[in-house]
Amino acid sequence: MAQSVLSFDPQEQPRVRRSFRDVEKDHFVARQQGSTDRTELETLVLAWLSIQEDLDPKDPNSFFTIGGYHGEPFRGVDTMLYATANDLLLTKRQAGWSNSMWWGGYCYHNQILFPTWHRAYVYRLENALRSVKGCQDLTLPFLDWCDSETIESGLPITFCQKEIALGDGTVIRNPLYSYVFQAGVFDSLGTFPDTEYSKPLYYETVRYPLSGLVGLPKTDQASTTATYNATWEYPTNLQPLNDNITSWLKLGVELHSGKTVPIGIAQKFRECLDAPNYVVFSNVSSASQYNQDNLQGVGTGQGPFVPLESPHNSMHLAVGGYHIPNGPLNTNSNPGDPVPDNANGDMVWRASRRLCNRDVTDGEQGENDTAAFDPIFYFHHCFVDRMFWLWQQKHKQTTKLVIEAEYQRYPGTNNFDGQGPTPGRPAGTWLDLDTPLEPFVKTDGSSVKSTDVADIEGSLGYTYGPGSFTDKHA
Ligand SMILES: N[C@@H](CC1=CC(=O)C(=O)C=C1)C(=O)O
Repeated sequence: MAQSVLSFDPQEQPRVRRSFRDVEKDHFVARQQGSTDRTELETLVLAWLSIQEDLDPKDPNSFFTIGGYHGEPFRGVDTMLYATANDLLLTKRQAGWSNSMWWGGYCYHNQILFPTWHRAYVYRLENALRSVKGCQDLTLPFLDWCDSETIESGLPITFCQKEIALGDGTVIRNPLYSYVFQAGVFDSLGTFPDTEYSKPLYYETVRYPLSGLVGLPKTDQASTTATYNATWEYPTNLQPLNDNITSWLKLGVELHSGKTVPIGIAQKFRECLDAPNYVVFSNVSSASQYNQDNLQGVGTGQGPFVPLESPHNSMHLAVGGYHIPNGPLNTNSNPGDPVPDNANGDMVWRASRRLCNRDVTDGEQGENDTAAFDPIFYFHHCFVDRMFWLWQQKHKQTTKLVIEAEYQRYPGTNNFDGQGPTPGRPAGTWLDLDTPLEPFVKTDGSSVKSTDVADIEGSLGYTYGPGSFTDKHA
């Protein structure tokens, strides 16, 4: 079992994780004023470049190592079948290797540990950035999906540039635009079509509308993908990406009265703050059950409740390559939609294979297996973590999370719910706030648990600055 040391760094005054746009604006203002001093944005970018390129992929702080905890490279669990004590009949590798009931990464989805595991994960990445020389005070900014600029125009510009010019005149590869794999990862999850999510050494991550499918070596998938991607020469790929993001964020339904009711991601993020308890707030499985149990019929005036995980999922899909078709629900005409009906269209637009009516291009963000290898993952999850903190503040659970007795055996509280058990955990394990959040351990070697990460200000030493749903960009 891998272990990753998470050092808790409580501060007298918690460090502030700021909105990415604010950090970016400070940078541009400094440049306009002719300053050549290193800005906060530059420190951040240099730290990212360092963990992506300077460190050996086996280094505990390397981006490859940390990115690999979420999904691929999958770890198997060996189940030994003995005939007698000394007679090994069979070693069966289960988790993530050949059985789709298991999950070979450490992350939790569709389960109550979704918010806390990802909190520890983002903190681990931030620790790594801070370990870079000269970067010990940095914080990871959050990508505020719900500020008005993002809703109207998409990503902050820094995520859209292949290169960045520093104040001292040097131009560097932008480590927030993509990651170039320092080692290959193999998708060993046997079920079709997932085996395609292998990535070779030097593969560079992509976002919508580009395709990331290169994993089937015996077909010409990589060359089909390359041919398709070539139709979106940089920077022509960026407008469709931002159009896709804003469409997902703003989606609305027009009523007969002419009024448009927002049902997009921005609205869902807002609504998740109303989830009545931690279990419902934390994940999709529990919320679905709760809504079924409590919304028998119309007119209750409440709910359905939205779990944080739900808009979080949609944002992954928006960046990773699912686009909203121009159906009746979409009042935006989604102008950037590519319709690449190329000879092997099936490789790229795989709606039927997803058993849903969305098209998909398979950028890394859309797929749990690979999402954490795109740097944008951590800025997105920093925002998700901020939403978690805002929910904790609203529901008075900032120092301690509560799972009421009646929800302790609810859907989402067993590791067989949702994506299945993580490596090394027996199937059917009940989850609670004391379940180890593997692979994270404290400096004394003990497991990190949800209870340890509940209080970000008191225990972890950070807090969140202004952004949507608080005093600014509300
Ligand atoms: N699998 C999720 C989307 C998604 C969630 C993630 O947490 C992730 O890492 C990547 C993708 C869905 O289909 O809705």
